[in-house]
Amino acid sequence: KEKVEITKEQQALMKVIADAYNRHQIPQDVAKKLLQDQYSAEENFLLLTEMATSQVQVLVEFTKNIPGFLSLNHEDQIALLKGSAVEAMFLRSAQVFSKKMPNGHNEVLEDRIRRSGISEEFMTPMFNFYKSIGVLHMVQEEQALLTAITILTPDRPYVKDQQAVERLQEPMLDLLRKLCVLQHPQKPQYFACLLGRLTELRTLNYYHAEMLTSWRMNDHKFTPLLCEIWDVE
Ligand SMILES: O=C(c1ccccc1)c1ccc(-c2nc3ccccc3n2[C@H](C(=O)NC2CCCCC2)C2CCCCC2)cc1
Repeated sequence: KEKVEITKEQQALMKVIADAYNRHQIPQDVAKKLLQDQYSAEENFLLLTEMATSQVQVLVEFTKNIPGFLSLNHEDQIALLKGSAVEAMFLRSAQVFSKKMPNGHNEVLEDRIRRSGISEEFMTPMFNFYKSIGVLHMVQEEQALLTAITILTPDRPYVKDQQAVERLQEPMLDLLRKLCVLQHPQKPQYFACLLGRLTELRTLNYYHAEMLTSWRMNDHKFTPLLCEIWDVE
């Protein structure tokens, strides 16, 4: 039975990532707003673009705190952010969705999202992902590491020095693996499960532009930042 030990430097890395993640939290008010009223597709789309725009800004701040990220080639820094922003947005949405709320609120939230304006065909893959994240009951540290690992994916489009990104991602993967063994001793497959979610995220990323333009409304307006990040308009 391998004795899993978190080293001193891994503890320091965990603290840096977890603190950065907690400091850069999106206000959970999107769920509160959605529970308050039923909005039109246009209002929901505006809410989405506002939330997503501020989430991208939060993501950039979080990323700047990942040790070594700012020493990467500058074009590669942009390529990593651009390549992971949609996945990070879905990861964050899944965490908002999975938060236990007073009885009945989770069902109301799901219903509001189902009727928000997203086209039917994307509901199933999106909610499948949210539920597969929810059942994992990730702790904050795992969420923070998983977000950092998603950002530090070496094979994003246009990344030139993939080895440099791998060298940053590996210690995160090793730390997450140890954390999973320590946090979920009764689930030996838990770490593999988390990585499987990253594969599911990539499929959502794959058709994100189609998901956006198929919102049941015409004239989808985006902020300049989202045009950049979401490859639309
Ligand atoms: O179509 C979508 C899309 C967007 C970008 C790229 C590809 C697809 C697309 C469609 C819904 C959700 C989505 N899944 C959610 C799960 C739980 C709670 C809210 C959620 N949302 C949206 C949201 O605001 N997400 C925030 C969450 C914080 C971080 C930034 C994003 C609202 C927007 C108001 C209407 C209802 C859903 C997330 C995404």
